[in-house]
Amino acid sequence: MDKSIPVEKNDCIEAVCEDLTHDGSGVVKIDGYPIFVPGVLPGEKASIKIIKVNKGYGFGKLVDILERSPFRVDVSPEEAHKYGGCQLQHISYEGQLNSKENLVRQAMARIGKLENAAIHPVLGMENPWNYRNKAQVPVGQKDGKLIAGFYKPRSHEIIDTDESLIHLPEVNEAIKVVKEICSKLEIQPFNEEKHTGILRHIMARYGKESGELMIILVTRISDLPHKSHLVEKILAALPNVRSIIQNINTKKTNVILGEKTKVLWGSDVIYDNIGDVKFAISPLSFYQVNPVSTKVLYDKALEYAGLTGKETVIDAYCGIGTISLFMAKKAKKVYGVEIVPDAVKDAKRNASLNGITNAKFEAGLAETVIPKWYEEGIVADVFVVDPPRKGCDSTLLETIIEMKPKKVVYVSCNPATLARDLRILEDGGYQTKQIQPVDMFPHTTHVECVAEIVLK
Ligand SMILES: C[S@@+](CC[C@H](N)C(=O)[O-])C[C@H]1O[C@@H](n2cnc3c(N)ncnc32)[C@H](O)[C@@H]1O
Repeated sequence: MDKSIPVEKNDCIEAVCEDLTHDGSGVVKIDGYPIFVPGVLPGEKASIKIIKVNKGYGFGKLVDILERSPFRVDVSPEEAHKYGGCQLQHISYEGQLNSKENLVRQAMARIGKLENAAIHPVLGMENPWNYRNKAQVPVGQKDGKLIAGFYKPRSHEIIDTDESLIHLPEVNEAIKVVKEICSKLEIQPFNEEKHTGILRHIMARYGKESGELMIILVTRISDLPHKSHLVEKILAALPNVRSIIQNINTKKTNVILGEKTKVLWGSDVIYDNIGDVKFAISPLSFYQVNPVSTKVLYDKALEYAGLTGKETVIDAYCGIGTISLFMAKKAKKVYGVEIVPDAVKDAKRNASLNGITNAKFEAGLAETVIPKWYEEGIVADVFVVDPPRKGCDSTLLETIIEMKPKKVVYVSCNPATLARDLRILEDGGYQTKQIQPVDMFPHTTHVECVAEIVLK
C-alpha cells in the first residue's frame, strides 16, 4: 500500500465536499488527497465508497447524503431523462450560478494569476428552461426499434427520449416527428460498434426570432432510402421547415457532422435575428445555441469594445460574422477571419443582407491570416477573439501583443483557457479590467465569459 494515499479501494468514508470540478463532480479531501465524487455538492457531508485510487487523486461513489446542501434539488429518474445528461440537474439555478462564478474566480486566480480584474456575478437567465435552438441526437437501435436521445454519462449507450427540458419546444417537436417518420420508413439506424446502418444523427436547428426550422439527417453513406417520402412526410408534419439537409459522415469518429452536405429540399440556410441584425445560417456553421443569452453576451462585448465609429476592429474566429456585424454598425471598419469556408460565405451574405459595407471576411486560420493582414498594414484599435474551447493559438496572441490594439475583447466558452491566455496578454503589456460571465448553458457545467482587456 502507498503510504501517501490515505484511502484504499472499497473503503467507506464520511467527508464534507469542498468544491465542484469543471465537469460537475464533487471534490472531497482526506489529508489533502482529492477524491472526485459525482453527485455530491459543496458543503454537503456524505458517506462515500472509494472505487479507484490513483497516485495524486481518487474516485468515490456517493452512498448517502448525511448533511444536505440548501442548493440541492431532487430529480426523479423520469425528469433526469428530460435533462439529457445535464451535469448540474441536481443543483438549484441559484446554486448553479454560484458554482459557475466560483469556477471562473478559481480559474482566474489559479491559472491566470490575475489580481486586479473585476469578476462580476454570472448573468443568468430569467427562465433557464427550453432555451436551446439546436438539438443533435444520436440514433441507434434497441430491441429492433430505432431509438434516439442522448448518451448515458461516460458511455456510448443511447437513452431513448422524446423531450428535453433544455431544448426549445419547437426543437423537441421536430426531433420527435423526424424520429417517428424515420422509424416508420424503416431507415436503418447506425450501429457505432459495427459501423453499419444509415442514420447516425438527427439534427434540428431553429431560428427563435424567424420561426424557421432546418432538419439535418446525418448518414453514414450517401444513399438515403425513401428520400422523397421522407421529405414529403417531414413537410406535412412540420410546417415551419425551410430546409431539409442530408449530411454524410462516412468516418469512424465521435465528430457528428461530415464535410459533405446535400440539400434534400428547400433552402441551404435558415435565417434568424439577434437584435436588429439578420443572419443566414448554413448547416456546418457555428451559431450560438442560446439566443436569449447570446444577445446579453454580444451586448456586453459591444459595451466592452467602447466603439465610437472611428475604430478598426479585427474579429478573430468570427463564425458567420455575428459579433463582426454587431460591431460594424458602430465601427469604421471590421475584418473577420474564420476557418470554416461555409461560415465565411454566410458572413459575407449576412453583411449584404443587413446593408453593411464596412465588414470584410476571409477564410483561413486566424493565426495565419491576421499576421498576414498585419504585414499588409491592417492594425486594429479593438481586437475581438471568440475561440473554441482550446483558446487562442499562441501565434495569434503574439501578433496581438505586437500589434498593440488599445483594447482586446475576449469572448470565451472555457474559463481555463481564457485564464491562460489572459496571463499571456498581461505579460505582454495588457491589463484585464473586468470579466462578465454569462450563463449560456443552464444545467450544464459550461459558462461563457466576456473580458475587457486594455493596453497598459
Ligand atoms: C466559439 S465559435 C465563435 C463564432 C462566432 N464568434 C459566434 O459568436 O457565433 C469559434 C469559431 O472559431 C472557428 N475556428 C476554430 N479554429 C479556428 C482558427 N484556428 N482560425 C479561425 N477560426 C477558427 C470555428 O469554426 C468557430 O466558428
